[in-house]
Amino acid sequence: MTSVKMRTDNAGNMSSWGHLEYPPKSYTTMAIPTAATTLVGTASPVGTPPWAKDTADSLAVHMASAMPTPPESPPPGLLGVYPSNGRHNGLICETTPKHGLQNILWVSTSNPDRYYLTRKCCYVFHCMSLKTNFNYPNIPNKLILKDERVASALDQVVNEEMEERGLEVNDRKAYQSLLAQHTLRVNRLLTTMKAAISSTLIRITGYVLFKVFSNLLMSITIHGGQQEVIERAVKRDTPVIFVPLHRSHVDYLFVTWVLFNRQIPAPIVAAGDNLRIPVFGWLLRGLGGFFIKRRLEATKARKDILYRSVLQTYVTHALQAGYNLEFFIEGGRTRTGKPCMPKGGLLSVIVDAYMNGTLDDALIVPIAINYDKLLDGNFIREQMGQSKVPESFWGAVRAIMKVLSTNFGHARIDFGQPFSLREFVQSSKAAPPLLTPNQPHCQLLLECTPPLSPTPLSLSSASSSSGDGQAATPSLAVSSSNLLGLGKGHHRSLSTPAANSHSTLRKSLSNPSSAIHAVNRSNSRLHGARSNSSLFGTEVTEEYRTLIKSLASHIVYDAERCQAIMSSNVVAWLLSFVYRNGTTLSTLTIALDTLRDSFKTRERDTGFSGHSRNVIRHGVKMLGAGLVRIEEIQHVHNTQDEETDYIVKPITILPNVIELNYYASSMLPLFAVDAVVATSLMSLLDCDLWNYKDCSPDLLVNREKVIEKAKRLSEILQHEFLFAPPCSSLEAKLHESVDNLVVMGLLVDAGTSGTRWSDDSDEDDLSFSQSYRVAPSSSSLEVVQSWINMLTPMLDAYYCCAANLQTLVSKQVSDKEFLQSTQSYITSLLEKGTLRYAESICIDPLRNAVKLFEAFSVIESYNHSNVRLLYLASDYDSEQRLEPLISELNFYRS
Ligand SMILES: O=P(O)(O)OC[C@H](O)CO
Repeated sequence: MTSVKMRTDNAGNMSSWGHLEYPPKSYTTMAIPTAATTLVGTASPVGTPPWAKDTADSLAVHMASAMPTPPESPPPGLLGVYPSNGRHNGLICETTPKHGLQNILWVSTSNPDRYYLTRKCCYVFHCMSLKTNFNYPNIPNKLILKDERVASALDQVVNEEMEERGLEVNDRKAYQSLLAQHTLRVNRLLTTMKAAISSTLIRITGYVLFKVFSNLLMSITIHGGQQEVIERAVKRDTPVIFVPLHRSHVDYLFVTWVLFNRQIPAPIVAAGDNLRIPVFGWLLRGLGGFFIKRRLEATKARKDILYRSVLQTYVTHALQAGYNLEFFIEGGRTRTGKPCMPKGGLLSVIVDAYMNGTLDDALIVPIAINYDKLLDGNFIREQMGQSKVPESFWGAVRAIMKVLSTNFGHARIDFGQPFSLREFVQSSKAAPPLLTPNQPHCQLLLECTPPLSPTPLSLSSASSSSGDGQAATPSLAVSSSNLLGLGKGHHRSLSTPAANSHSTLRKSLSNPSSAIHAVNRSNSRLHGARSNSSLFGTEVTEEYRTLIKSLASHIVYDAERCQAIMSSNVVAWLLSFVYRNGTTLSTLTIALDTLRDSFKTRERDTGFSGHSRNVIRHGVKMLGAGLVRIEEIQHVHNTQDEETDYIVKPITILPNVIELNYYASSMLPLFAVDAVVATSLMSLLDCDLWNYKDCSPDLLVNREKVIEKAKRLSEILQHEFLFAPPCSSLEAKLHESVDNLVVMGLLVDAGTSGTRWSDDSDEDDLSFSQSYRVAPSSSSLEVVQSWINMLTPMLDAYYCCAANLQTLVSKQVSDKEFLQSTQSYITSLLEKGTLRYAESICIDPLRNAVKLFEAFSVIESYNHSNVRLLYLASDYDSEQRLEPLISELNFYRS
């Protein structure tokens, strides 16, 4: 018996995303809490998915994604991802992409059939067999204290204090006494900062993690080829800088653990000092963690130059001593599910070390880690505007106890292509800047090293280069003997003058002063005088700032492109932006089939495989009953088979919808450019295209107008997305997206139209621009509508924030108060049904809107007693003057 019919459009066609129902009818049925206080807490579970007990399905997904996958022929469009001209620094060879995925939890048991003990205690045997006893040298405090950078910072701090206290400049006694005090502080800073890696602890933790992760996770998947590339990279005499995107505290363990499994020395890992809690802090330190202040910005009235010099000196000495480094470029974990805008702090330490010759080069490896389900819980509290609960020993213990019996599905780690810092900097210097008006992030675009494709190897073409010397630029030519024959040990033995200085330093660790002088002498030979573009010096040039920004954006952009999409991401995305009112499992299955094609075209890997129906079921299970409601329906005739079908509905009330939005948002960067173009197009048309579905309305649109509006929208959303890497043009990407709308059939060529621009000159300037007729079909509208829906909560938040600026007219309020009042305003609009998406209330986009208004010079701010006060700039300090901004933001919502 059939109780649910497949939905089709009027023409009986299946939609592009499966079967869609447009326009969405019942957004207003969301239950909106009446007061902010009721918004926090989790809605009670509404029932366990009927298939939750059905482990076979989960297992199917598990088996499919955990099994090492045989090499597949690359999807169309992927050929040439790794160009065959050898531009991979020789790290990738023909066989690299062919390795397939591996589940790290599956370890080799040498005699699986014969020895019970070997099978039963496979993790013990595996961990015992791994080589972990690398040399992790201590970086002595004395060495850091004698560094000229720290010495000069000490001198500056002491002199400033003497001046503040009104002491005589030549009062040697006072100078010495203050110097002793600050030297003590440097020692204290180092004691709390430095890592203390222990091989034994790494081995024991490696084993414990096998036991814990194999209980919590169904698989931890990584591409064999990526591991091979990393193995090659670390064999070079160049520090490797691992830069993962930050989703979870578990990220701290993942990279070191993966490296442990490949017998690669642990890197030192920058951790926020909020993690320096009893026991866990000690453990982290033993695994390579070194603790840094969360903010390297101003402390008290001035910058803490002493702290900065100590941090920079420690990091550079550690790199010289042979350590690799890992740090999280976003600072904290993402609260939205999309990557955060990068912070330049630690990256500038590395670039600075390169600029002043302390570091000859470094290989930067962007990394993306993704989870079916976060082990850390969710960020609902913080997104609702409440402050973060600080980390504590008991908090950590409670969190661990809580997760121990939960199934967190699959985790996936992807290493992007390593690239050379030196090549990046050199090509940045060499290239003329590409200036694009309104380009977000990069007013000055830098031509970067070409081979930075971060496409995961599991998706890459088998036609990749052998990397044996056909490099495009001389600096990229690396012989295979260099790759495999050198650097067998952990320590680096570079051959350049700077490299020699590194070896000298390493050899002289026991004699710090001679070592540092040797380095300084060598550096002068290499680079002449020290560059004055030091982060810690007084002169930080605009060019330097742009370089850091460009490099940071590149890393985040590349890492994001590496990130595999998990089943929970697709289910949350489909339920949030396509089937907000719920749909059947079979419809979701068809929609996922189509989405998977789209992932292939966009060269994006997935953290799942197998039949789409099983993937959806697994994703729903991972999201859990708090986010997705399941209702069983009778039967649906699916050709000859009778199958039980289900209605799958997202829970769109606060606060649950915030967590759903987190999982959906992982997919936002993938469609961000298309979403911006689609939103701009629809705003320009200013009519409901659904009314013209499958007709030929007389609607014309001008390409340049769409591009212009899309550029402006990209600028508005500059704190939300990295639309294009710094070395490429956003405008080109926007044009590409318009072309796609033409291919999709939504836009039909209507010839060119000329516009005559008259100016003061005698000659008129006639410019031609492509025009299009809009031809909406249900399939194209469905796709475009889902992209527009993606941006709606964000644009609503920006609009509300702009509207709430009126409360600032002629007064100043703290940023916290302003954000709270904006959230209350959003709550009132949600209650009235004026806003469709409850997740518009999230604090992150509101903060970004405030940043944007500051960048647009609409608001200004200053700090008073540790409180940031916001006020309107004089040009905007009235309701009337704010009107254009509010209308502009409203334009994109209509
Ligand atoms: O996401 P946060 O702000 O808790 O910070 C996570 C960092 O790894 C702490 O060092």
